[in-house]
Amino acid sequence: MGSKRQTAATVGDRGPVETPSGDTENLLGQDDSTPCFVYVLAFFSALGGFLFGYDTGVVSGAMLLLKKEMNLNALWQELLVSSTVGAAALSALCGGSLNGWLGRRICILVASFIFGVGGVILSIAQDKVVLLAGRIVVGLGIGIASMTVPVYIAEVSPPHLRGQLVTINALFITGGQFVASVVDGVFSYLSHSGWRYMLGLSTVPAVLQFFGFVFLPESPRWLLQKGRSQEACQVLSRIRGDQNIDEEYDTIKASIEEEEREAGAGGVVILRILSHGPTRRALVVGCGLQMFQQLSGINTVMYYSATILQMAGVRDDKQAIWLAAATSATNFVFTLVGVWLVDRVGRRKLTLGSLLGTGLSLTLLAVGFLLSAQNSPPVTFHPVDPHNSTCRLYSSCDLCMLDPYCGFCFRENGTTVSESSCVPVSQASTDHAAWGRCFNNTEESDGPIWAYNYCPTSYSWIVLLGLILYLASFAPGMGPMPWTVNSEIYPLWARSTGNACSAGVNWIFNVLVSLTFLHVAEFLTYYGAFFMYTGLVVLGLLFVYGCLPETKGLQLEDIENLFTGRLCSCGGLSANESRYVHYTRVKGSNYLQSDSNASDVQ
Ligand SMILES: O[C@H]1[C@H](O)[C@@H](O)[C@H](O)[C@@H](O)[C@H]1O
Repeated sequence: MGSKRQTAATVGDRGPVETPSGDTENLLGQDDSTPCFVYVLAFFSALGGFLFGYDTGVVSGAMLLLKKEMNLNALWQELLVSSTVGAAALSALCGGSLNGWLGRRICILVASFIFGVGGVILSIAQDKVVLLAGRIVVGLGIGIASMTVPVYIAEVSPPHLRGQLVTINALFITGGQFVASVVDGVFSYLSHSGWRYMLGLSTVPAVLQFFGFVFLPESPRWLLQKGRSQEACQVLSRIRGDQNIDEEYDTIKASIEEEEREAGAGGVVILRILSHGPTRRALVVGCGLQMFQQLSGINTVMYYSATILQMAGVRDDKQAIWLAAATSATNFVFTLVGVWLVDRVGRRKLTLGSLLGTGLSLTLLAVGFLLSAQNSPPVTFHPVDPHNSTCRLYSSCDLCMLDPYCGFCFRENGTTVSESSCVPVSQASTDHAAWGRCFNNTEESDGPIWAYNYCPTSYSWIVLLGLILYLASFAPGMGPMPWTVNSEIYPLWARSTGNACSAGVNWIFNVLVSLTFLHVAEFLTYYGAFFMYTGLVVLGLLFVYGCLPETKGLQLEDIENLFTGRLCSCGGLSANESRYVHYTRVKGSNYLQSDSNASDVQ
């Protein structure tokens, strides 16, 4: 690919420019009012994000009931949780070719159909094998939705609203997780069939999305790429209302023609991406962002929030479930802040600020765990262990807690811990000890207390504060931005494959981090684990600082030009600097440099 367009926006492009006040406005004074139809499209697509959030979030509550009813051992519990994420990784990776072949609309229809089928299988499952099949089916839907929806929304949105609309998908993900936690709370009182409702309820948004998309149009950019110009033109006029679509249509068409001319239409897309500098760099940025999103530990915080809250003094299971709902509510509310900020401050600043806050709050979490460990109550009572387990070897609660086979049994008088022992956990349930005083957990106020996975501590408020600050910093930036940025940075021919790869990376690191958390904590202790995440966030900060360019307000067709320089030089080029270098497209010729006040030559 020789002569690449150097433009940030071609003159005549109806994309917005930044005014001195920082607001975006249209270059040629085109009416900015956005037709409602774009919002309808964004809403129905983002239901895919909702299902992604709901299905990944609901399982923790369902598991509490399932493990009792189906007598699930630890392996089966892990299988039921991680099979979904594993299947999502696989289908996200395959979703690229599916997207290029069938189009965004059909892929969303397929994903919602799969979600629906998965929901039905889960709600009627009679044994654990069927449950596992249902969870895998749901995972396949999540993977396709997670890579298609952001692309579709980005392709139908006008540039000045694109960030906000794609970020709405991330808002729906956290919204899905929040609704799931409330549903978990409500149905946890129905100890027999509660899990059927929890897992089956996802069918409702799936059906809604399916029927919505039967009537909604395909992405005009994909249609044009497939040579279906007339349909593309019709869809574009439909989604832009009374605005003039000529310039946008021409820009997309010219960009596709140029790409095809230069790249030759053939070849395996991933190889073409890797052999072409700008797309290779975009792919590294996209995958790096997704990797660092997961490495900053969001899902350990989400999955283990109940444990963290128990450490903070919440003993009752039901109360812990409801407080975990408050955690996902915080994640959701602060993602709203992200939606509000993304087109105001831009992707780069938002991501950098978010990572900085995430790093600081992870440090606070680590310090909270460190202080709790240093002041961990000692083991003072040594009952005779009939099986000579390893638990009798530990001298403090902190050490006892890190062994998954042991728990801490103690009495409490105000803030004083007494008669404390480290004893094996029951194999049937982590709710009580295998034998001894904490075998019958009667929850009497003056009876012994059974602590599995946490220690009584007076520093728990630091941990709690760290948790809240973590979510408040992560949710507006590092949560949604990797999805938003990935939907924008690839040229059309590489967009579905680029998003498939980066979504795959997200899911693979999701499995990796959440499956290893307890082992990492066992080796490094809890505070060691959180210090490790802090270190990874610092690496992420350096990566984003050096490599993530600003894409705010640019036409999708112009974003590739931000990656023409060396990899980690893009951070230095802000949208403002690049935006004012405009190139004029003259029919059939190359691009001539112009200034932003030039008139439309075409
Ligand atoms: O952007 C989302 C969001 O932040 C979720 O809360 C998290 O569970 C997902 O892994 C992530 O991809």
